[in-house]
Amino acid sequence: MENIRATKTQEDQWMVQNHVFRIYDLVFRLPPHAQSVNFEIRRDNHIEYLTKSLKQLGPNFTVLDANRPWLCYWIIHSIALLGDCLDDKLENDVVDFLQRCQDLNGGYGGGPGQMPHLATTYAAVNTLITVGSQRSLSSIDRKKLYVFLLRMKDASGGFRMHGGGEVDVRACYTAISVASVLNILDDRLIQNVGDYIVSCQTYEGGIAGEPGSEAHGGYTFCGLAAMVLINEVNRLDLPGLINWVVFRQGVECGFQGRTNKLVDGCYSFWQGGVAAIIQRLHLLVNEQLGLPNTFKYDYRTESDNDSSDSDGEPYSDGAASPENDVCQPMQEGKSNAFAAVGVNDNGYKFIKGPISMAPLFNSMALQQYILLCSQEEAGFRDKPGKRRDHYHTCYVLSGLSISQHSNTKEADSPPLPRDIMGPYSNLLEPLHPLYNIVLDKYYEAHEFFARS
Ligand SMILES: CC(C)=CCC/C(C)=C/CC/C(C)=C/COP(=O)(O)OP(=O)(O)O
Ligand SMILES: [Zn+2]
Repeated sequence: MENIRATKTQEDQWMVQNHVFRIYDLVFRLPPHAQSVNFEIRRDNHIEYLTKSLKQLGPNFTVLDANRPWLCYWIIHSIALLGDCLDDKLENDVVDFLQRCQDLNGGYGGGPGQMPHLATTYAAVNTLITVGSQRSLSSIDRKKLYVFLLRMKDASGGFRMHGGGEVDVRACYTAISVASVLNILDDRLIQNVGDYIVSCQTYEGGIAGEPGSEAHGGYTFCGLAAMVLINEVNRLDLPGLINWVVFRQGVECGFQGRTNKLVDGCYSFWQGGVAAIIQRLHLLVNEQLGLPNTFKYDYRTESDNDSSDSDGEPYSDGAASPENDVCQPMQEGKSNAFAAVGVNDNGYKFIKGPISMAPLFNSMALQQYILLCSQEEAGFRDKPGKRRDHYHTCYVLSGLSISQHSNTKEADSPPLPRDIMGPYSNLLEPLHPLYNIVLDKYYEAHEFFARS
């Protein structure tokens, strides 16, 4: 059995490598006039595939019985990244359907009448924010959701995925992300969750799902994003984490999820997201490395003519010591969980802060993997030889957005054409890397939930 598995894995690896070598030949070995590689994103095809899929499901979104809010999120977030939206009827159907998934005692289940679960709660909340209308945002019962989150809190500080379910880093992230974006995060929810996540960072530098398990990109994203949202990210070994994540980009140009495994398009987001978050943590990284906080990570080499900003500064750190920077080191002690004043705004402060570190991965190479190996005629896949699906379409597009925007200094400024693989019309909407929500939709929700 082991042998059969090993052989299958090798076959997969050869298939991807052959594909990549063919691309390499096409791109680098042929004279420029003979290069005919099409790096264009098949935007219209993707939108048609996604919209049709959503319509075909009907008003009950009947497929993947316990995962229906996920399906809504994967499809609707993908459409938003591609710069499109749903028609009014479909939007209303989605809001009505998720309303039926909302439990009477708070939280969302995988379908109407199913027990509430943190993962489907995260998917439902992110979907409703992406839909974004008044009707959609006000359909979330935040008071009951808060009570549900408290019910999921475990004595270890971590969270359970559902009543009687497993405690893991996914549960910590989904609980904290939802509470933060809905402006209901408080000290009770935060208490000791940082201890739990810290206990999951492994000797490799990445974060595992549970203490003692193997570091993995999915859980590393969850652990890191949650630590930023609760303002305790300085408790992680950041140089160790950087060391781990930079080695996860393979020769095929895509990311793998863990050591010695194959690359897969969905890690473009899970690992690319980790890299994007770390790009905003330079003050803490400096501190942990014993470097002065004036130390700058320049984006480009001095020989690069375009290396300066409009004010002539080579990607200088315009905010070396902002007063209440969410990425500032904590003053004393290990945990500031009981000083969580304004902790709800950490996601906002984070995205408004400058990006003062160069990308930690080769963003052009990742875009190549995505456009040439993951992209199908319509939809995206893990790797050549695999079939497209909505999960991969969502996370590959999220990773593509992250790589396209990884060289910009501020979340709201557009990237330069040279940072986009293929035509500039490939550009996707930017996203908030802590929540994986399209940025404009996040800003609208932030304003809405600050008021209500
Ligand atoms: C917000 C949320 C719910 C996040 C989930 C994060 C996530 C993707 C976790 C990954 C789980 C995992 C161990 C996959 C390994 O699968 P595998 O062994 O098939 O894949 P691999 O060979 O690539 O490791
Ligand atoms: Zn995958």
